[in-house]
Amino acid sequence: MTVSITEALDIIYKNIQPLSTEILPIEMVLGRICAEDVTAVLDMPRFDNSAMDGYAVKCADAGKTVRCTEVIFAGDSPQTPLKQGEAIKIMTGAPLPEGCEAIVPVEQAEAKGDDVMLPPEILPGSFHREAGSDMGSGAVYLSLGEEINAYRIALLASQGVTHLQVFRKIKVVVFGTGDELRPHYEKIEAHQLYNSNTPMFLERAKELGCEVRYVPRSIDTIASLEEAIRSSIDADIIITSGGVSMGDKDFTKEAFRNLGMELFFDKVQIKPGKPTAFGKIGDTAIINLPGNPLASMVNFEVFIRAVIYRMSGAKAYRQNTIETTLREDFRIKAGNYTVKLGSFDGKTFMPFKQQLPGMLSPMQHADGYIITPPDVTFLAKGTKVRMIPIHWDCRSEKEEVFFTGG
Ligand SMILES: Nc1nc2c(c(=O)[nH]1)N[C@H]1C(S)=C(S)[C@@H](COP(=O)(O)OP(=O)(O)OC[C@H]3O[C@@H](n4cnc5c(N)ncnc54)[C@H](O)[C@@H]3O)O[C@H]1N2
Ligand code: MOO
Repeated sequence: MTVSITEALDIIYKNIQPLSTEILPIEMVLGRICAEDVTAVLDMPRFDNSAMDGYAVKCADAGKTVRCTEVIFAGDSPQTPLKQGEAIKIMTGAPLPEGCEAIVPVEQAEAKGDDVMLPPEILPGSFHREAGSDMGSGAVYLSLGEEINAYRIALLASQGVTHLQVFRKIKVVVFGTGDELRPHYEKIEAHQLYNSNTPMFLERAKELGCEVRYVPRSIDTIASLEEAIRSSIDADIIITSGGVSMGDKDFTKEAFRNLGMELFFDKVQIKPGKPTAFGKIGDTAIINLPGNPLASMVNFEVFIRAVIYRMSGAKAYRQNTIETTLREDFRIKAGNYTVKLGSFDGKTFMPFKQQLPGMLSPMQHADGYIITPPDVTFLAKGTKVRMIPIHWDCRSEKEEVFFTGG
């Protein structure tokens, strides 16, 4: 069945579900997706405190000289209430004494022994940090489906949280097909080539937060492929590349079908990468990518990234675009939904002039890609383009148009 790019993505989103969850110490949750709503149990700040090193004072004492014989440090528990005609020296973060109306920073006062000369104007509440002003207890500060970053870990730690429920890591298995392929650490003959797709997918899946495993295969037969599939069926995602078109040994899809794969599509209206297939055996998602390196990379970015994001439990699982403009005029062959890799300099995007499905070298410089509909043959310099970034995340829950032109 041939589907459009948007249909393929919809099929993926509909047929992939978030994985099960586990409870981990917060030291281990970086990059994971939160699987619960987390509520604050403490006010932040916990108590009214001083924002400056200074003096706790009464506003009516502005312009006067007051007595100061006490100091409150962060970590102290002040016992003496503040009285008119007095000041209490206080450090940043220290709890305010009872009766404190404002803080005067040390540099705005003049101290001589126990006497402190206060400035002529003191506004009530100045340099107070009020309990709960950052976050009140009872507030949900981390939600189901949000990705854990270092700043969210800071919040969890500030609340004394030790463990968090997160979605488990996605297990990805990759295997290559093709008798001509050899691993990079072996000697090759003149008619052979190194397998570059498998290391590419393994590392890219790792970058996207997955646990990865490589299943090597020596020969290209249906039997060896079926064996590789059987030994990988505990994975959440199986990725293959090659053996999906019309060649006499292109039996990747057949081997998966023999093992009961439910096939959702086996061709996409996309250039490059038309023979991309997606299916499932039980809960294991199967993606067969074409062997051509650049074609497989492009389809990894468009479809496998969608599978990973959807499976991760992230609320924002749809890739969005960055709107920018074209650096120079660009011509495209008509007739297909076309993906063009290119460079983004922060202001403009430019597709690479040289990019064919079998190439490897353009991929390393790609910051993102654009997708043009079949009728678009020319994009003039300055045209608005929608770039999908490769090396950073730009996601949301909402569907967005991601085609350029047309
Ligand atoms: N008669 C037709 N021929 C082809 C069609 C078609 O529709 N009719 N489609 C073309 C398109 S489009 C593509 S894309 C390729 C897809 O081919 P396969 O997925 O079957 O891939 P292979 O034939 O196995 O390999 C293609 C090419 O890529 C190299 N390759 C494969 N795996 C790797 C790897 N792991 N690392 C590096 N390079 C790899 C392989 O050596 C071939 O050069 O089919 C067209 N043909
Ligand atoms: O579409 Mo194939 O994927 O041309 O290389």
